[in-house]
Amino acid sequence: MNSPLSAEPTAASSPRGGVAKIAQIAAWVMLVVSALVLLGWWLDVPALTRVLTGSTRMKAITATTFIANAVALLGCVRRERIGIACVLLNLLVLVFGAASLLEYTANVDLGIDHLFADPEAFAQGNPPGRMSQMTAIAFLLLGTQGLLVSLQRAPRLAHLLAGLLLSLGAFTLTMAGYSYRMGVVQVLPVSAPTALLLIVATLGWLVLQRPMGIMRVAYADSPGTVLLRWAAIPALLMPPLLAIAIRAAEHLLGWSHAEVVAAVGYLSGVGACSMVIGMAWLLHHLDHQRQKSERFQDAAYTDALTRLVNRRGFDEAIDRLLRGHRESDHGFTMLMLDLDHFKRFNDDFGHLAGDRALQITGELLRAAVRPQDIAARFGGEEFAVILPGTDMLGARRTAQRLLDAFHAREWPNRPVTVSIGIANSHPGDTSATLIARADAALYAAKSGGRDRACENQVITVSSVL
Ligand SMILES: Nc1nc2c(ncn2[C@@H]2O[C@H](COP(=O)(O)OP(=O)(O)OP(=O)(O)O)[C@@H](O)[C@H]2O)c(=O)[nH]1
Repeated sequence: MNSPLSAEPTAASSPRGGVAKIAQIAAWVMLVVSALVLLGWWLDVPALTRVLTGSTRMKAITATTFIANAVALLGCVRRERIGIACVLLNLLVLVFGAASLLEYTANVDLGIDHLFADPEAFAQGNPPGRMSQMTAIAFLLLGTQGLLVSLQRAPRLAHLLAGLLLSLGAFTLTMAGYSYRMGVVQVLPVSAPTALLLIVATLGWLVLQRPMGIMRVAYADSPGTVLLRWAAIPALLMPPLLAIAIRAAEHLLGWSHAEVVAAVGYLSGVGACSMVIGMAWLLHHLDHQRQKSERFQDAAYTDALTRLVNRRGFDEAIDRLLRGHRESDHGFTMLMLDLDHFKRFNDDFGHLAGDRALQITGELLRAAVRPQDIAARFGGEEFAVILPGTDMLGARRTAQRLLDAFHAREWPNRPVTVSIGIANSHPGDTSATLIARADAALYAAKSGGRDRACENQVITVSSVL
């Protein structure tokens, strides 16, 4: 296992490009928003401390804790340099959360928030500058998530914490949406900008986690991955956005409670329906792409004249089968075929007649082999047939069947015959050595008088069978 604090970046410890970018963006969003909030407290500009919502101000201590978390996140992306600092900053987030919670529960004053006096909160009965209880709990969870990710420990727990934090953030934003312009600050578990930054921070840490369970889909190369990347965030943000839209309509149009409830139900349905349509479109698009690439693949591996597998397909098939033979001792045989006196055929009847003879050869080969066999045009008037899982006896029978088929065929101009060389694979073979043996056998068949099959030595199939 890699040490989380090790100086050497490894595949596990150095986040991949895209993932690192997302984490960095999340960290910078946290830094900028938190810096604005601190500036707002320092310069006494309340608008800056509210950032996004009309009534709730983010506490200065909360902004400070987010800054610690953001720097830890940036450090985690570049963990090879500041691994220890990253762990310590996450501990600081934990400590801020725990100390604030202790101040509430044990009713003690640890002085953690004294630097950040908050008269407005004081007026509402809250201790000056202290983050809310729920914010303190959220930082306990966030600090623990960051710590676990930094140390690469307990990934299940880290995922669970991420789920809790995302739920808290989305729920709070939904509530913020419904309480928009209502001044019901106390209803929110955490302030709206805090909820938004919690979502951003959690996602930042989440992408750095080793994917597991259902999260593996996010990193796979599949339609599900595309779907997850495009749909997850909109789905998470749909309830709060819906809430804000409805609340705004209620204020602008003066809707009754019944109309609001009807609008919530209807728009939820529209949202779900849009998601389904989006998914259907995506799947349709991906299927279309797949079909196009399959057609392209087909064209790339098919000989245009004979519709047999072309040389490229043959080479790849033979390499694959030779690998299989080496790894699991599944042998195979191959036939190398060459039309006899084809130059004369071309000279006598023309090139087009020659092409037609090659096409008929393609038909004969396709008809004579099993579905798992590979019949290919090797080049010019040379063909090859690969017979997986077939021994020499089976190969001889196939060769004889082919010779018979050439004899039985009614050829347009004059009968065409073929010579065949047979070779079987050995575990140490390369495609070159196997083809060389089949070629040698073919040469033997040619020099033995043509219209026959030989296997490595000059032995006619008719005499073997
Ligand atoms: N019509 C046609 N002819 C082709 C094609 N590819 C190769 N040929 C011809 O096939 C002939 C092969 O001739 P050779 O290699 O001399 O062999 P052969 O005349 O068949 O004699 P043996 O193989 O010794 O029986 C040449 O005339 C090539 O032009 C093709 O796509 N179409």
